[in-house]
Amino acid sequence: MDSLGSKLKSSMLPAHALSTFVQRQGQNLSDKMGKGCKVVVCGGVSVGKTAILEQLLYGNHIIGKEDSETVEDVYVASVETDRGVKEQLRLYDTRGLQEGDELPKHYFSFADGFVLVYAMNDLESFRRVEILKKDIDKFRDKKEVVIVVLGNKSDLSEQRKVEADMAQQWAKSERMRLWEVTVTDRKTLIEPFILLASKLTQPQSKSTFPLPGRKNKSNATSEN
Ligand SMILES: Nc1nc2c(ncn2[C@@H]2O[C@H](COP(=O)(O)OP(=O)(O)OP(=O)(O)O)[C@@H](O)[C@H]2O)c(=O)[nH]1
Repeated sequence: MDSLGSKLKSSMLPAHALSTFVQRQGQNLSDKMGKGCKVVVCGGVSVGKTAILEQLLYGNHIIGKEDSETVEDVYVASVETDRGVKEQLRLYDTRGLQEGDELPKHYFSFADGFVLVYAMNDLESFRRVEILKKDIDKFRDKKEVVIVVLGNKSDLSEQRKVEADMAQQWAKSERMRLWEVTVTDRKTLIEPFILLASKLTQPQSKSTFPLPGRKNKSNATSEN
């Protein structure tokens, strides 16, 4: 942990784990801090933000484990996108938001993407991600950000407070993808992060204007 109270962790997967995330070692802190798309993982208190990241990257979260409250942790992950390219993500695990709390404004300035997390056995936590989405629309600095939503703790279906249809409709209306996931089944966590990395690093659609020095290339239209 550094003097600001944040710690940098790199992804380390057991040998049997899916190859989506690979180990990154041998870089110093400033190298790591300077690269990759920045993704802010946020939501209410105890919805499972840290558990999701730990399970995704290390595969070692024990449900019910008492963990200290997050201030801010940064995880570095290398994710293979749907184009088969490995891309680096810096995942910022943020402090759980209680009623009346706001996500600190600096996150809106630097984030390329957001993972909004609620727990499906906690309606208040869903309300919180609705507010977070509004705040992102209001305060984000970048023109385009990628947002995915995770309804966590789907293993606790008998305690469900957030209806799946209602949540999906909301996400659709906001043009976001939403998955119900559970830390007890790591496989459920993979697809959202692949989609996130793929969208964050999607090549820009090619310009229809000719580029300098490329005069004879198919009239520089957007094909290929
Ligand atoms: N049953 C179940 N428990 C979960 C799941 N995900 C997380 N938990 C448990 O929920 C509790 C809170 O998880 P955390 O990962 O600490 O939640 P957090 O959102 O990071 O918490 P704060 O940073 O304090 O806001 C822990 O006891 C986890 O083991 C899940 O999918 N199912």
